[in-house]
Amino acid sequence: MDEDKRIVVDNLTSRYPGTTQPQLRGINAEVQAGQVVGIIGNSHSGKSTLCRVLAGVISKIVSAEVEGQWRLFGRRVDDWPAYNAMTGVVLQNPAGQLSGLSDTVADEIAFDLINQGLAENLIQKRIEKVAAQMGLSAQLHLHPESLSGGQIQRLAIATAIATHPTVLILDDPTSEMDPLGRRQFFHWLAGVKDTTVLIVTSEIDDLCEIADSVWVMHDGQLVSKGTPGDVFNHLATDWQIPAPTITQLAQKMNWRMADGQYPVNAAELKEVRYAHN
Ligand SMILES: Nc1ncnc2c1ncn2[C@@H]1O[C@H](COP(=O)(O)OP(=O)(O)OP(=O)(O)O)[C@@H](O)[C@H]1O
Repeated sequence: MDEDKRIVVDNLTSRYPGTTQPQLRGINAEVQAGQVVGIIGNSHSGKSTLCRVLAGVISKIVSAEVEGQWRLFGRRVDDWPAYNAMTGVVLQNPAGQLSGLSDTVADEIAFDLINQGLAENLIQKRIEKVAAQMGLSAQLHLHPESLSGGQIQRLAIATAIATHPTVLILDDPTSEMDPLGRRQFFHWLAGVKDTTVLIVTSEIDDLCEIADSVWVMHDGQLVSKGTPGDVFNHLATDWQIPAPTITQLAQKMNWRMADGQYPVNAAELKEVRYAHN
C-alpha cells in the first residue's frame, strides 16, 4: 500500500473540561504533503485549539474531550513517540516552550537533537544552519532568557525545524517580531520544501504571498477553505476578516483577473495591472 502523505482531519470535535459547548465543531480537512496552510479567524474562533489537538498537546498535556479522527501522514496520536517525532511545534507563548535547562541559544537548539542521538558534528551543522535561517547566528552564545520576544519566537522556530519535522505547526509565530523579522520569516517560509506547514497568523498580506491554501475558523467551525484567491474573494461579513491590502485596492479600482476574481497577492496584482494597461 502507498504511504499516506496527507494530513487528514475527520469530523473533529473538542471540548475543554468545565465548558458546555465544544470549542471545535466537526472539522473536516485534508492537506497534501509539502503544502503551506494558513489558519485564520477571529479571536476565540478555535485556531489555537485546533493546533493543540493536531500537535498532540490536547490531550497529552492539556486535557479536553476529543471526538473524531485525525492522522498526520498516516500516524495517529496514540502512536505518540512516532507522532511526536514527526511534528515540529511552536505554540503561543514560545517562552514557555524553552527547556529552561540551556545556558545558550545553541544548547537550546541542540536539546532535541541530542535526545535524537545525532552525532556531535551533525548537531553543530544543524545548529549553524537553522540559526542562520532564523537570523540568530549572532545570538548563539547568548542565554535564551536574554533574547527579545521576537528572538524567542525565532529560537522556538529554529528548535522546531532543527529536527527536520515532516509537519510544522506554528501558532501565531510572528506575533512579537518586528516588521523586518516578520518579512524575513515569511521569506524563509516561502522557500520551505519537504515540510507540510500549518500556520495560524493574522498577517494576511504575508500569508497570501506564500500559502497554498487558507482555512477560516469561525465559532469553532472550519467555515471556508481553499486557495487564498478563492477564500478572500468569498469572505462572509460575519467572519469579520479583512481582505488583503492588495484585494482592497483592486476592489476600489475594480481590477479583476480573467476569472473575475480580485487579486490577493503581488503576482496577481501585476497580472491585472498588465491587463488594464
Ligand atoms: N484551557 C481552556 N479551557 C477552557 N476554555 C478554553 C481553554 N483554552 C481556550 N479556551 C476557549 O476556547 C475557545 C477557543 O479558543 P482558542 O484559543 O482556540 O481560539 P483562537 O482562535 O486561537 O483565539 P486567539 O486568536 O485569541 O488566540 C475560546 O472561547 C477560549 O476561551
